[in-house]
Amino acid sequence: MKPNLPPSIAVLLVNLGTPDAPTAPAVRRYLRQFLSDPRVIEIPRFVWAIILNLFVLPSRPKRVAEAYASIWEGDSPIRAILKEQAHLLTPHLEDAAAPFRVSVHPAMSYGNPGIPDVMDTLRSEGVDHFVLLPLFPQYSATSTGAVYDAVNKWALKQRNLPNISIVKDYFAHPLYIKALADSILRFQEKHGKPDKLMFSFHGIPQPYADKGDPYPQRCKCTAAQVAHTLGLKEDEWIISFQSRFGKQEWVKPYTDVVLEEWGQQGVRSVQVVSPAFSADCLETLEELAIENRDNFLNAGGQEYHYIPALNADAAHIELLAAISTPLVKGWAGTLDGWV
Ligand SMILES: C=CC1=C(C)c2cc3[nH]c(cc4nc(cc5[nH]c(cc1n2)c(C)c5CCC(=O)O)C(CCC(=O)O)=C4C)c(C)c3C=C
Ligand SMILES: [Fe+2]
Ligand SMILES: [Fe+2]
Repeated sequence: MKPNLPPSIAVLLVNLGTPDAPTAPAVRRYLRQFLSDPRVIEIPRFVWAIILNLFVLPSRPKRVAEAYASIWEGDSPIRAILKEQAHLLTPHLEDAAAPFRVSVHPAMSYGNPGIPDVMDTLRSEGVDHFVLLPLFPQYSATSTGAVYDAVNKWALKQRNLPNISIVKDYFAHPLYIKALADSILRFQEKHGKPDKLMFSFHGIPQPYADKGDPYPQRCKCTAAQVAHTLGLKEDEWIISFQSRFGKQEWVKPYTDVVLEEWGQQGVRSVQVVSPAFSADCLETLEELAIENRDNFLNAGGQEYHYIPALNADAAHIELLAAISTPLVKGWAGTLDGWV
């Protein structure tokens, strides 16, 4: 006898997270959850709890909330874009799941919609097969690793476990490289070719890389493949890392430092693309498009452009479909016999 609920498949598109509102209390709640994750901050728990509660959470949320307010458009861009990506991906997967149902949902490691809440809701609606696609093209323990943790933590509480698959990353996927290269070319059709193209990735602390986090190598591979696809010469592009947090050394070179040096050295025009971000967010719309623009222009640069993330581009959705289709098909295959 078959249980009454028809089984269905859910794909979760997962991004990092964001506050519920651009206010200091909402940012404080979000930062407390995010920065309490031992995947993100590796300082011993007791010491970090003191620093977090005495120094970070009393002061940082006000400043960061102002930055969020400057980019907020009815919602946080990263969440609005994630919802759109999920909506656009759905029709691409229907054939792969047939004759079973498939749905695509936004989920976030921190803030809302949170991974465990989304999985609870879907489970109660009869989902027995999950595909999680973290939208971090380059694996890092600090980003993708935290998604695995959230799923494992949720799974510990389940008696009747569902099927689960998680995509580790896709830093060299041909459709990813092509989508990036095409988005750069499209941008340059309008704005011309700059003196320098900068691939600015979100950074991680250098000791994390020293202990084996493969993220910087993956970033270098992505950037080199895109530069090769574009036929760029060695001195026409650079890879750099942004968004430092705290006092320790982060992976280098630093985006803000390079831009300042370029401005001083007489580099006239720069375009910055940020392939680690699959959606525009605080770190691109504020830090790259505003803060770092000022760094470059104030140091003597003439022209600065930020090239938007892949967001809801058709080529991006096709890439996400290409990655998730075989996994959805695989789960649909295990359901043979239901119909
Ligand atoms: C030690 C601290 C941090 C690590 C390690 C880190 C890794 C990391 N982060 C992203 C993606 C995003 N980070 C974003 C914001 C953000 N990141 C940190 C700190 C670390 N990130 C902080 C404290 C913040 C919040 C803003 C601030 O207080 O400065 C965002 C933006 C989210 C949004 O709401 O728009 C993204 C996206 C990756 C991919 C990554 C490791 C590779
Ligand atoms: Fe971050
Ligand atoms: Fe930042």
